[in-house]
Amino acid sequence: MKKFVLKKEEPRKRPEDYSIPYADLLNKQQLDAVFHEKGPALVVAGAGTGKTRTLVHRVARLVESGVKPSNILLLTFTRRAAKEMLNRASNILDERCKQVQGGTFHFYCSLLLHRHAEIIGYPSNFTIIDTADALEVIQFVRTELKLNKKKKRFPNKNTLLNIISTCINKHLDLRVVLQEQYPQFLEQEEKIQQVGLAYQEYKEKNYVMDFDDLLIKTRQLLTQHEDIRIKVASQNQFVMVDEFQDTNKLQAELTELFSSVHGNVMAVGDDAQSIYSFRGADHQNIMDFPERFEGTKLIKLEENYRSTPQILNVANNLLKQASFKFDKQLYSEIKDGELPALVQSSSEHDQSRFITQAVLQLREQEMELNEMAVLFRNGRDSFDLEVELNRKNIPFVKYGGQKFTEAAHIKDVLAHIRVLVNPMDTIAWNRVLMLLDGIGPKTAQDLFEWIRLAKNPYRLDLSDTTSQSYIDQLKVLSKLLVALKENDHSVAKVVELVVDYYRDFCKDRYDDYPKRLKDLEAFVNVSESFTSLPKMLEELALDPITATAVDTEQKTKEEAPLILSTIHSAKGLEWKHVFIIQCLDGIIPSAYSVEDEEQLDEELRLLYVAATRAKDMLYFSYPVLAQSAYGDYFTQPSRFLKDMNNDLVEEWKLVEEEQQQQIEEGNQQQLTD
Ligand SMILES: Nc1ncnc2c1ncn2[C@@H]1O[C@H](COP(=O)(O)OP(=O)(O)OP(=O)(O)O)[C@@H](O)[C@H]1O
Repeated sequence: MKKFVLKKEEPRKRPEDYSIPYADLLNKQQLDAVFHEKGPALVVAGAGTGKTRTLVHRVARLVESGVKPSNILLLTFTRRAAKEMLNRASNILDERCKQVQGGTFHFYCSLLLHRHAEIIGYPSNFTIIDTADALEVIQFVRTELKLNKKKKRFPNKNTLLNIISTCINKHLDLRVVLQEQYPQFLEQEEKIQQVGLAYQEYKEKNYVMDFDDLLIKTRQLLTQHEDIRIKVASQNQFVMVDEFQDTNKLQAELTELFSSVHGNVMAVGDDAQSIYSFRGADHQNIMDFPERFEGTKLIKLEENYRSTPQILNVANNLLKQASFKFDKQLYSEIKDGELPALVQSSSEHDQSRFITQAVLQLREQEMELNEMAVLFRNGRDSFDLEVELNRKNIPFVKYGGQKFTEAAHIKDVLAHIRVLVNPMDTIAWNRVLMLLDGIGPKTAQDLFEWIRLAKNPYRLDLSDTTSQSYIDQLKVLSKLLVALKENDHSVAKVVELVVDYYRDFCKDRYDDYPKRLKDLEAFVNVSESFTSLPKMLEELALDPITATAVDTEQKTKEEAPLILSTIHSAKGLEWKHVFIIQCLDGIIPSAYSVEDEEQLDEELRLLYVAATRAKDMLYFSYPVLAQSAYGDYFTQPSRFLKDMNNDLVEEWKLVEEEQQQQIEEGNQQQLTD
């Protein structure tokens, strides 16, 4: 027999061994990160220094070197970010990159939990509840425990949920959270504990999980079941976590568990951009990373490729004002641009006129609308501007406003689908039943007791708690649910049938029903992209569609719109011209943060994030007069802008056309005199 000796294939180690010219596309430090092989690594980087670009190329590089895409896990802050990164990696390499496991921590945890639900005592059809649902449950258990009528002041449902969630996300005892944040409720510690336990029991009994549960139960699953941890972590040969500064303690722990077999974990982050501490994020996670992961290789990215030096000077000035100092100075080789503008207007409305007219002027100079963005601290800060943009027919989308799926009418429709998927979901049943005339919380509760034990929970007309006043309506509802359960309709068909049923309720309940009915039609269209009802519920809970996303989907053929965004939702994005409006003391920094040094620093970082989104030109704008119910009052510009001298920003004055004409005529007159 003849032998043919197969040569050992050398692993590709150097950039030259690959088809993508990495060395031409990346700087030395970025290359180090992209070609980092085994063990933990931490990429600490400033704004615009190419973190996203590095992660995208690392995904492509790993896939190109032969790692199976499903063995790579990319965790990002939003699902949109993961999708975009994997699309970009596919564009530079090939479609295989789309098979990489990508998404948020919550999304990945949900995936693992659905796969292994039975082990932790849940059925695989458990539902995920959003904050509004969680608040309803808290209110319910609070009433059950008769804590709503206490003489002494007791925290309201929002505060209770906040306290419970802070304990979980920051990994703190209730006593510590109360001492630090709510000392006025220390006396009520025991009762608050009771609410926490009752809330937990309620969720377990009804097979629902809130966002925090997704993280906690995953930790429980992986720490208590060694075999599952090994299985999960074996699959994750390479783990990458973006925006590590905005992860919380629990997420840091999960990162460790997910990568515990191979130990190949790369975290990427910028401590100066940490803006989510109010949700329990802890930028200390970045500093602690080398301790948590022994042998961490530290890579620093320092050159900014996004903004002009003038914009970076302003960003550096902002960082200098922080009381917790940063060892960071951004620089760029980009050619000089204009000084950022500090625009003072007489009123909020004049500010809106300025933005609208500046945007129109830029559009006339051939700049696309979606290359410009208007950023603000709170969703409501853009209301006046939205009216003005509408008046001038300038299309825009808004990021960070109310979520489409959080609107009451959409939640009503979704509740019907939730009971189809999980008949134990009381919160959804309550919504469904209380739509019917004559059914209040008590009857809904009685009906639910029946549902819990019924052979077919959808045959509500057979329940013994029916009364003449609503029996006919129950029959219609039962008919719908039974038919939907028995037929194998597509997701869109189910949504359409529920919407048909719901239309009259919508008309009865809401004066603005025409707009809401349009939303419902749009929702039927959106639902076409889902393959199953549970998948749709999971995706919508974890990645709610924004209100405007639905509008824009219908308008895709028209001009790409101007971007309006809260600063929180502008994370990771960039535009040529960025206008930051309402730069006022009391707004940024917010009035609630001025007493607390740490919170004040977070507000400063927020302005830093906003400023570093700009590539070519940055505008800070503020009105000197604000309106309130009690009349107009003088404002103070943001304290963060006070130190900016003429070397850093240029002051812009808004002048009315007639005024300008008068000035010009005056000058003309003087010349002729
Ligand atoms: N080596 C490079 N050569 C050319 N352009 C680069 C390089 N690195 C990054 N860029 C460009 O700089 C810009 C900022 O990069 P990227 O968005 O990856 O930064 P980032 O660190 O993720 O920013 P941020 O954290 O502020 O959102 C992008 O337009 C990117 O294409």
